[in-house]
Amino acid sequence: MPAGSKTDPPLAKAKPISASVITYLRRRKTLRERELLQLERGVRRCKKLCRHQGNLLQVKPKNLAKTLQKLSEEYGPVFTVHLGSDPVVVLHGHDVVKEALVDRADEFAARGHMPIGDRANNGLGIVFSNNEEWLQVRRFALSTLRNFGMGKRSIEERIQDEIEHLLEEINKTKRTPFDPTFMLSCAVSNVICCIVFGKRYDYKDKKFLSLMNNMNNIFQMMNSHWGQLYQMFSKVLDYLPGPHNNIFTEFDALKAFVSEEVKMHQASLDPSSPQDFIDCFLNKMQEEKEHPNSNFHMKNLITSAFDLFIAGTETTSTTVRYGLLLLLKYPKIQEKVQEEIDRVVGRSRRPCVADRTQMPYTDAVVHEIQRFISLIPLALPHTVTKHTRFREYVIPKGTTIFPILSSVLHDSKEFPNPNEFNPGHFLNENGTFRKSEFFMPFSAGKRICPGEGLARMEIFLLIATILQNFTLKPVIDLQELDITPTLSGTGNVPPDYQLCALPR
Ligand code: HEM
Repeated sequence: MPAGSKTDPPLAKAKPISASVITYLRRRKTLRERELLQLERGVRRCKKLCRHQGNLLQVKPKNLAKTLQKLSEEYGPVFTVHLGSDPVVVLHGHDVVKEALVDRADEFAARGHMPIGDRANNGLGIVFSNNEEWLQVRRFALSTLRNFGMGKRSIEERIQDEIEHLLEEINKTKRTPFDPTFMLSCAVSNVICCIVFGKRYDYKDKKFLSLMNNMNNIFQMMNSHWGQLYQMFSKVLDYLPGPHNNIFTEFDALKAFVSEEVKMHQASLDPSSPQDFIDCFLNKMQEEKEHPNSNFHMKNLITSAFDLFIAGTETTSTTVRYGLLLLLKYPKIQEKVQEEIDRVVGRSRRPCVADRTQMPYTDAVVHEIQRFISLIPLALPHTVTKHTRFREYVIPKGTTIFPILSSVLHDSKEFPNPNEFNPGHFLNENGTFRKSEFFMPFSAGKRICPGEGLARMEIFLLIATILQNFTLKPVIDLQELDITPTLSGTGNVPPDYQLCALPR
């Protein structure tokens, strides 16, 4: 039995795509009339392709996760929505997400259809690949990341050194308001750059700043209305002009940079002493050069390095940027973290990972930031590679599956008042740290984020060291400080803000 029949919410309520999308775009005046007419023509073609008109009106692009939550209240923890022409099976709540991703990890490990990622990566790399290609390159990336110190003391020292540079930059603001976006991106990116490219870049390096800008734009665009329309109607939009194409220009700029780095590495490689991820991959290519079907080839090197560069920068830096905004909004919480830092670490040395176990309040705050912001609310799409019975349904092979991470992170059974920012969600009554198996911002199972260890180390050290050295103050009235995401699609984008950093 196909999942469609039993799990579909009623499609009859949805208005035709053409009317709704075109009226919406016309009202927002984002396209010229000529482009709109082209789009109308394209949508007419798409309607022929689509089996259904889709649940576009029920699924509001402004907050996809919230809309899916409403649908789950009506249709239960497993249901189907049609985003554009594709049916998507939604898994909502801890129990079904865990059952699929962890208990049945092998069956639910494959990456589902994601038009932006599929077009950018062409099935290569780590994030959007599948089968043996994915398994081999992911394993290789994980072991190389470990060899270069992820989860070990050496990477901790690298992060601490990088934070020194960040503190210098913050000091230069001399108590005046600043937007922390690029500083944080540079600091976080430099850590993954050391692992992948073997070097760090100056915060004033124009090329580096422009790459940070490319990444920031990608995250914004992916979660914009255009990005989401592209996810639903790529078959049509691929043939049309419009802002959705800009995202691929940004990707191209990043790929060109990575290709350039790879060329330089090829020229200077000493196989007996690989310095970074690229060197190790080049060695592996050499090792497998006699295998005609090897997955270790130039295009896969560029795409994997590109995946690590993007995934290792934007996610962690956005988390810290959102975290600082929350600490501005809740000055009492900021104060309590500072008290704990002063008590456990003091001011004469830098915080280190070993301090974490002695700092349950700070640890709880860091967890609560990740829980509250739910940075990647829908995870990335998964799929099943054969017809799969799941609870009382059969999910047909190839169906896109969204395991809704935000439904786990905001589950009121585990976190009372889940929409409240409250570090108490991760504290026992006696003030010790409370672990929760609902803490899944990095997803779970076979596709779990391979950068989890690195990201958690970075977030803790960045927040603890910044607060050890500065008190953060908002530049507008606390009441007006908005903490709701400006865009919420596959990622939650925090609002732009400025802050003042007062040296302590
Ligand atoms: C706060 C920071 C981060 C968050 C919240 C995060 C979250 C995620 C999530 C939700 C996924 C999708 C998992 C799934 O498909 O079910 C993912 C995948 C991935 N992440 Fe992260 N991530 C973070 C940092 C990093 C870092 C620092 C790196 C690089 C070292 C990284 C590299 C990757 C890669 C390569 C994948 C694809 C894994 C695969 O498909 O097998 N991430 N991440």
